[in-house]
Amino acid sequence: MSTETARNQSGSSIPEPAIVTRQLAFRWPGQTTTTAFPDIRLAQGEHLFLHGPSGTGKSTLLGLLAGMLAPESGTIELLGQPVSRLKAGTRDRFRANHMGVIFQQFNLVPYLSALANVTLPCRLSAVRRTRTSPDPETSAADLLRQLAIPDDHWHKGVTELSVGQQQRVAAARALIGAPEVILADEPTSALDADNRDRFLDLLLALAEQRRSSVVFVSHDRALASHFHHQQALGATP
Ligand SMILES: Nc1ncnc2c1ncn2[C@@H]1O[C@H](COP(=O)(O)OP(=O)(O)OP(=O)(O)O)[C@@H](O)[C@H]1O
Repeated sequence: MSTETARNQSGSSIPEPAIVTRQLAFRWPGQTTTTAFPDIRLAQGEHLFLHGPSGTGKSTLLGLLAGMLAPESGTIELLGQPVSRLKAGTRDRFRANHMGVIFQQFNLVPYLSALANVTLPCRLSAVRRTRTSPDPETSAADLLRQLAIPDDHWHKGVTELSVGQQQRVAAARALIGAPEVILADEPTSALDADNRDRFLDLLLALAEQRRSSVVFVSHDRALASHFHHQQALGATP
């Protein structure tokens, strides 16, 4: 059944899947081998756990989904858009409007406060801004409160926050303005098991409230039970 034209029996349209990849392959400059990735199909509002040992291409696959890397072959559709075929500028705008990304090292802006880091996507995207209620500052404060960042930390520079707090600021930045797709690259690796589980449950609950789809990569298979779906990369069965 074509996803573009899919209709249920009552005739109402079925939402596009959030993510569909087909026969994706990528080769880094200087590498002799090409990595082939399993096909992904993820419905809106659902979450997928991608796992595999170090070096199997988890971060590379997220880079492809984020449109920061271009596949050697294969296609990526996000929300029905063939993002792997869009021009760079259009792809950047798509990412700003529809994606939240949590990097391994969080990539927060060091000279901005925690609050200003969280509202940043709304300064870069009118789509994200109009989805905040009533405004980006209030939404950011709500998220920081839900993610247990004490309010006397909101106006501090992010470098003054603990690693766990920086990770939650990065999550708030990804969630603000309810992007349809959230990509997370092993943001729990610095946490102990209790804090890791608490963070994951909170992230997924906040994403579900917003009907955001989440792709989360990690080498740690113990996290799989938190997710609707899981898929292995590399040699892992
Ligand atoms: N910037 C780069 N330039 C060249 N090769 C790269 C680059 N980044 C990654 N690679 C190579 O691509 C392969 C996959 O790396 P990637 O970081 O995607 O794996 P990973 O599964 O995320 O690993 P880890 O769990 O250690 O983070 C590795 O062989 C790596 O050396």
